Amino acid sequence: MEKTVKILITGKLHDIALKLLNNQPSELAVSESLKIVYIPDAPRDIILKEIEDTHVLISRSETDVDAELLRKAKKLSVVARAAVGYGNIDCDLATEMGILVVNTPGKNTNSAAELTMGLLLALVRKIPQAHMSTSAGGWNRHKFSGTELGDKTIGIVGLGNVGHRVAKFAKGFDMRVIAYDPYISEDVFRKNQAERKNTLEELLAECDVLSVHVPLNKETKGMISLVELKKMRKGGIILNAARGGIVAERALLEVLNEGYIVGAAIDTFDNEPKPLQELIAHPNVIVTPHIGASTAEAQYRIGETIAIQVLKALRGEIVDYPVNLPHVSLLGSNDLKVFSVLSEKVSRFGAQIFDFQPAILKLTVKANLNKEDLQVLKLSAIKGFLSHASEEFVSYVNAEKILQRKGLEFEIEMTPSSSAKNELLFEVYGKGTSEKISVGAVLYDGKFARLSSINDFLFEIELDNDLIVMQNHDRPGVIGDVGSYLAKNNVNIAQFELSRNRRGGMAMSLIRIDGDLESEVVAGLRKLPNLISARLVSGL
Ligand SMILES: NC(=O)c1ccc[n+]([C@@H]2O[C@H](COP(=O)([O-])OP(=O)(O)OC[C@H]3O[C@@H](n4cnc5c(N)ncnc54)[C@H](O)[C@@H]3O)[C@@H](O)[C@H]2O)c1
Ligand SMILES: O=C(O)CC[C@@H](O)C(=O)O
Repeated sequence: MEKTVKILITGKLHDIALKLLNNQPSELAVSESLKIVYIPDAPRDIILKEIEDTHVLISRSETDVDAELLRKAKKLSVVARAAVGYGNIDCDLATEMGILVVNTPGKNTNSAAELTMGLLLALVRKIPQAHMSTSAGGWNRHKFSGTELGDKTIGIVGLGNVGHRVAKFAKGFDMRVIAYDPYISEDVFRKNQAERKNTLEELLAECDVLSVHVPLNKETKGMISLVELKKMRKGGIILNAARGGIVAERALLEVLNEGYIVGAAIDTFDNEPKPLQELIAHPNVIVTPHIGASTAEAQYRIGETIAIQVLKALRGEIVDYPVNLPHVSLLGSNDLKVFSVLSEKVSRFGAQIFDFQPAILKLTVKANLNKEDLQVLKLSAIKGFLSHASEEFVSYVNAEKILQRKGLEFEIEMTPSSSAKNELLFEVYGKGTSEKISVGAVLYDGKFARLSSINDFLFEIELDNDLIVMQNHDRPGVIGDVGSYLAKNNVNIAQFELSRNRRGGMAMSLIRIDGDLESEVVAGLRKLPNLISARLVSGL
């Protein structure tokens, strides 16, 4: 029966996301049928109920994906954050549970940077106050006198996607741009014409406007507190369109009340959707309800990207924007995609053909890959092996952790390939000297994958459907007996390959069959004359 995947969407998404999920382009088509439950702005108790049988959660900032929610989510395999910040997702727990977390970095950058500049202009020119007064019939050209941006200094904390775009816009207003970001290279400062400040203190001492653009995490929570605010010059301005909590709200209120800081413009708050009332009502503060990403353009890009990430994840491919995928950044090429699927299949095959206690898994790769791509093959092989050998849900996310927990070692080796043929050899070693199996595979032209060997026996057979792996003495009549036995049991053979080490010695056969195969049918095979073993290898 076709599996149904439930996708729960708890934040408002652009229609493009639903369109892509409902009408999947052929290159992203998934084999499961999708049940989409779209409940933006649903109350928490409904979300907690719905999450129980959800496979994929797509959320925005209003949904806290915390331990309470994750623990109820018995079937969850993907959390897709339709935005950048994932501070409201318990990524450690998600990783532990094998749940992939993805986001959409860069897709709302321009919108967030434009809003930051909009807030700054609105604040220094008192635009909201002037609008309210004028639209109510007033005409006061003195009260709404402001200050220029030109020649003022903006201090940017976090020169990432949004920060460096704010730097660019501020330059357009003839501002002096200084920035503090200890995690990026000198080059990024130079490229964005931002003067580098080595400490936050140096930055605070020199800026008229302080704008934060860092993620919210343990290090940045409260990084602008009373002490830091007091290190700014008197008369400064604060902007926060990043995350509530980076600037301590009570401290900000205190310096605003003192008149030490003369204005603040805020889009993101500690307690959304019910921010600190005294702060949002302060006459020198202008506020917006976390709308940095709320533009048609950003939401289109986010909707499109998040739907693609979800479909890729459901197809078992490596996604473009993983948050918690160890060491893997981008799945570069289609060839690598095919190669990683092959790596997973070969190890899943290997996991089904030995009878000893495994100790070491080894993957030998003959190809010309960079380090990241090799890591993709490694994770695929671990995932393939464990998903057969483990009751746990295994994904690219938790594969290495589970392997460690099982006390298995993994070795990987690469030798260069000089042809259009890439090769894989997956080996499982036990503790005893004779405890070893190997499965080899070849990928021709990045497209055509074949199983090429099992131990010393050579083959050329596709790795799909269920396969019977059979060992027998090389005697006349074995193939005939097997063929009639399978026919009697209504099993249709799609491909039959025999390999033998020497005439009259040992032979190994691979039988690719159409449809599913009952294990009792395989058990019956073992009773035929001259058969040594017969195993069913499935899940390929
Ligand atoms: N208001 C909105 O709707 C909205 C929209 C987009 C982004 N955001 C928020 O804006 C922030 C920045 O987003 P981004 O896309 O630019 O992220 P980013 O990851 O591209 O940039 C963050 C930068 O902060 C730097 N950084 C991290 N810790 C730091 C620290 N302790 N001190 C100084 N610098 C530090 C990083 O090196 C990085 O360069 C995030 O909090 C994001 O959630 C808000
Ligand atoms: O719109 C959202 O859900 C949050 C947008 C923004 O804060 C982000 O983190 O990208």
